[in-house]
This record gives sequence, C-alpha cells and structure tokens, in this order.
Amino acid sequence: MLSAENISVFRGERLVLDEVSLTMSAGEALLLTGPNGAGKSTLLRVLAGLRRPDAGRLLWQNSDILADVAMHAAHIAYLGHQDALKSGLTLAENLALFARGESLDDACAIFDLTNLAHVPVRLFSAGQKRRAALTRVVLAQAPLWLLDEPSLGLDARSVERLGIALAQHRAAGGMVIATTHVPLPLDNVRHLTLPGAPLVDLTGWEDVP
Ligand SMILES: Nc1ncnc2c1ncn2[C@@H]1O[C@H](COP(=O)(O)OP(=O)(O)OP(=O)(O)O)[C@@H](O)[C@H]1O
Repeated sequence: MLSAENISVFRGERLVLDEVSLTMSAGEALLLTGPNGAGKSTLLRVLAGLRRPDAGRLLWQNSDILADVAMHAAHIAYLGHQDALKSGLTLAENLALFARGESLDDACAIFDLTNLAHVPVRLFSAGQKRRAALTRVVLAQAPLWLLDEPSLGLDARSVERLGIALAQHRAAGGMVIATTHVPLPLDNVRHLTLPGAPLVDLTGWEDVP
C-alpha cells in the first residue's frame, strides 16, 4: 500500500537519509529506531508528505505521492514532537475540529480524558497533551499512522491504552510507522534501524527549515 524507494534527504550539505527503502501493507507496523540525529523524524515527515526527499520515490497504492501531496494528507494521521493542539480551546473543541461524526464523549474516553473535556488545553500537563494529540490521531480515521515518539510523557496506563488503540487500528487494516527510543506496546512489529552518522560532522552545517 505504501512504498518508499531509495529515499535520500540532505539537510544543508549533510546527507541525513541515504537511499532508505520500505514497504507497508494493511495491518503492518514498523518501528524506526536509531541514535539521536539518525533521521527518524525526517523520514516520518517525508512519508507524511511534509518534506520532499532529494531523491527517491514514494508510492501509495502504486500512485506517486509526490505528484499530489495534498491528496496524500487524507491517507495519514501524523503525530510530531509538537502536539499541534490549539491551546486556547478546550479538549472537546480541539477534537470537534477533527471528529467526523464520532461522539466526542467516546473520543475523550479513548485516552481517559473525559474529566478534562471542557478544560482549555493550555492547562494540560505534557502527558495529557500527548494523550489529546493521540486522540486526534484516532479520530482522523486515516489508514496510515505516522507517530514520532508516541509514548513520550505517557504514564503506564496511557501506554497500555496506546497499545489498545494501535492494535485496534491494525486489526481494522490500518498501518503504523513509529519512531521510538523505548519499547512500544506493539506485537508482531518490524524494525528499521537508521545508522546515523558515525561522527558528529559539523562541516557544511546550515540551518534549513
Ligand atoms: N533545521 C535543521 N537544519 C539542518 N539540519 C537539521 C535541522 N534539523 C535537524 N537537522 C539534522 O537532521 C538530522 C536528522 O534529524 P532528525 O530529527 O530526523 O533525527 P532523529 O533520528 O529523529 O533524532 P532524535 O532521536 O533525536 O529525535 C540530524 O543530524 C540533525 O542535526
């Protein structure tokens, strides 16, 4: 369903991803691992269509994703390091922006946020914000979840809930690609380890958006 072929990305003059390839089919899960700076988040952003690769091909059901990145947005739910919630709005208001007919009460219960439904998100703790952002991922009803360190800041019970959400998504034919530095509650998962640079080489360092 998703295929990435020989993806290369430069940041400044530095080759961050060097001909990375992967394929994903319905129900599969892939963990991206590797040291800090290896390019895991960069690869997720490329797969989300948020960053164009410098070389390589991205295919969704054999169609070129890069030819119509806007259309690809409907296939994915992306969770970055930032939780991308509107801090002045309550949780229910944030979720209402994404709900497609689902009950907001049911949505708030997925990560046990019912008691916070009408609290402005700016008052949430880091873990509560992460749970809210994960709720949004579930509500997106997208076949491909791209999750950058999804368990960051979660307590043990919330990690369990994440495991349930991931399993339900996969059982319904969904796919998951996640970066992580810690074990995630995922059965039957493949791993792709990005090697990272052997040395910190600041030659050619440049701030690139
Ligand atoms: N704005 C930027 N300009 C230039 N290079 C950058 C910029 N942001 C990140 N990089 C470089 O891109 C490389 C890949 O970063 P990326 O965030 O994808 O790594 P990562 O594997 O997700 O790391 P971590 O485990 O720390 O989250 C790093 O070597 C980093 O130095």
